[in-house]
Amino acid sequence: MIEPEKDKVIDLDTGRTISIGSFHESPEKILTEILIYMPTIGIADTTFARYDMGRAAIDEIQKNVSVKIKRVTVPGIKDLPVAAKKLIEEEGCDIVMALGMPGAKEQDKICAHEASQGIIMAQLMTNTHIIEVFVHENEGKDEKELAFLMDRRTREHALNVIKLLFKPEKLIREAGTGQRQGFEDAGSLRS
Ligand SMILES: Cc1nc2c(=O)[nH]c(=O)nc-2n(C[C@H](O)[C@H](O)[C@H](O)CO)c1C
Repeated sequence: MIEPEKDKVIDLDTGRTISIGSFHESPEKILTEILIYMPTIGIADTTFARYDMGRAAIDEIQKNVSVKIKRVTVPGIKDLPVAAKKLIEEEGCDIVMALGMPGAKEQDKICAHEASQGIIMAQLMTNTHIIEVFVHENEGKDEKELAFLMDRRTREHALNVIKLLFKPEKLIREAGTGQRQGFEDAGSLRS
């Protein structure tokens, strides 16, 4: 049984709140979203980054699954924790990707550490995964490799987000296999 509450409905069987945008949307769209529960993935990225990580994430997600996507772009990585928390609490996101590029300077690394702590705090406050995807500017040996890494790490974590949402058993099968996002996987240890 479904009961409307502002721009959300509550499935009384499961107790889950389903965000359906607004009742100003077409009745067909609302009905589709009520009948087929479509999860929402939040994408938070930054203008500081030198590659459009948000676009790469959305492209990878849309190539693989049918979901709702809410995107927000903030100036820098320290703005990601609250952006992600708002995506979860105000936009009904089931999981969020926090995408950013810490610069190469010492103050950027401190900034990245602070941003990570904020992201962890936001996860604990909301009890929701926020998958942090950071690529440090000096991880690539040149601009071409940096762009490659930012694209690939983002896409591989987008696939992890899909697994967390839809196929968590796939992650269990990958346990201990030394997965890395971006460069080559490290692989399992031989005993
Ligand atoms: C020092 C610094 N370094 C970075 C960085 O390496 N990467 C990044 O995305 N943003 C950086 N910022 C900006 C902050 O994250 C933030 O946007 C501002 O402090 C405004 O809240 C700052 C201030």
